Amino acid sequence: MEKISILGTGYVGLVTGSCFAYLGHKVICLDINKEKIEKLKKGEIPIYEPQLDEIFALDKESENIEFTIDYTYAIKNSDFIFIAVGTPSCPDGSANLSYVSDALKTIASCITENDFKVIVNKSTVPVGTGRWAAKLLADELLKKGIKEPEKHFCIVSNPEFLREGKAVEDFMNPDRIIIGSDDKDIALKTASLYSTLNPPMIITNLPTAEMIKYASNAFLATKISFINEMANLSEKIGADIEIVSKGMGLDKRIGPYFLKAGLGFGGSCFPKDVKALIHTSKAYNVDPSILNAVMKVNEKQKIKPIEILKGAGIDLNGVKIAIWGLAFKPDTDDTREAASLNIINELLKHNAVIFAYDPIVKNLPIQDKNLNIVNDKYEALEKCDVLILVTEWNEFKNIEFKRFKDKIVVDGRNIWEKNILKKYTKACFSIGR
Ligand SMILES: NC(=O)C1=CN([C@@H]2O[C@H](COP(=O)(O)OP(=O)(O)OC[C@H]3O[C@@H](n4cnc5c(N)ncnc54)[C@H](O)[C@@H]3O)[C@@H](O)[C@H]2O)C=CC1
Ligand SMILES: O=C(O)[C@H]1O[C@H](OP(=O)(O)OP(=O)(O)OC[C@H]2O[C@@H](n3ccc(=O)[nH]c3=O)[C@H](O)[C@@H]2O)[C@H](O)[C@@H](O)[C@@H]1O
Repeated sequence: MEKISILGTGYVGLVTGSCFAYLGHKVICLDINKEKIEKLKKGEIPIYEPQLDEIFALDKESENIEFTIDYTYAIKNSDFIFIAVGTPSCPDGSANLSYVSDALKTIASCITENDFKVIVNKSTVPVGTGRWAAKLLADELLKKGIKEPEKHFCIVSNPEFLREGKAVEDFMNPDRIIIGSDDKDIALKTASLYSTLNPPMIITNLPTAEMIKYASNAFLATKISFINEMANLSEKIGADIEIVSKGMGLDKRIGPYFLKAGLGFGGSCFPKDVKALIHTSKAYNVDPSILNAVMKVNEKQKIKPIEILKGAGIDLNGVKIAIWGLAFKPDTDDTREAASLNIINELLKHNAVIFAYDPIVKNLPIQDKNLNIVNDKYEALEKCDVLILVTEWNEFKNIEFKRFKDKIVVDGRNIWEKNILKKYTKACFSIGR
């Protein structure tokens, strides 16, 4: 069992740290956010992620996990240092590497002449970052007077593929583990951290590992924009996108996943990573025409309910609208790039009055006198004439349809049978059918 520290205790860092500790490794989770670490020390989990509480309780019992803000302590007491800090978008779409660079500089300040540390990057970073990181670290160590700095560390890329809401399940049952490094032995040693999971592995060089991550996310995003484009055509020509998706997905070469039409992709990763890949493509003079189209389709799709309501001749000025679901997808508290935000902003521009409900999300980054967040889905519904279903939380699936009487309902994720909606609503709309 190995000694590991994880820098950054967000969705990726905390899940990775907890799961490694569950696998028996000795883990130190570090964050620069004192409040987060204080909470974690007290046993409070700062994010909503199914199953994490169970793993976390077991880790506390086994004493395989500890939390700190002390870099020196974390680096001294670990052989593998995972970087899991954020890489948000810069205004030009490129990935902001300032948190990664800060982490690397602090690691360098803690490495001594007697050390050898494996530094594993789990954050999603542009192709070339691994080698850039090696240079940055070597320069920092040289500045400190450490000669032959490359003898004191090795950089590894180990991109993460977990989904929010299913993060623990994904970590424990990975489709694949990708390890990139310029040193094969170190790559194998890093791979062995996961050996009890017995996953398919690819050991490769740094840029290939980094590219696998971006290409995977961009391809999944492409599938979503593709199916949404097909949905927009289907509804015009009388086809049902749900059956179209099913029919396509039965072809093994296509596969059934990520063909769910709806209100596009949100979250902290697909939009940011597709934008970053567009930026990288341009930097290398490669025309990112597919990726540009993926983003363009997605931006329009997120506000599709507005287009639907306007198309039905509904004047949104002063209309009371219920929103069900604020998180970017079910089973998470994350609203980063959520379709709900685009829809609410657009509705507010039209002077609509909003009553929003989500099972977990109780705060939004938007404040407006016309935006009310309520604690009960039926309270939101009863106050309004129109309902927009934005996020397909399970609790919205089996509901009292009779309450839809006299309401106009837009099912943004096709969760309800169209015939049922027709029977119980004043008017109903869904996506691509
Ligand atoms: N959220 C997800 O589902 C996935 C995210 N990723 C990638 O993983 C990375 C992290 O994402 P999230 O966990 O969602 O981010 P997050 O924003 O939830 O957490 C990042 C954490 O890093 C901390 N931090 C910032 N600078 C630090 C430093 N110098 N030292 C130590 N801690 C520091 C922050 O305080 C924060 O707690 C990103 O690159 C993301 O693209 C990859 C796969 C899945
Ligand atoms: O790099 C990342 O951060 C992660 O990004 C996604 O995970 P996540 O953003 O948590 O969520 P997904 O389940 O992929 O959903 C993303 C968005 O696509 C939408 N989506 C997904 C699937 C689909 O068929 N249709 C669809 O509209 C969802 O509603 C959601 O808004 C990837 O699925 C993970 O493999 C990856 O690790």
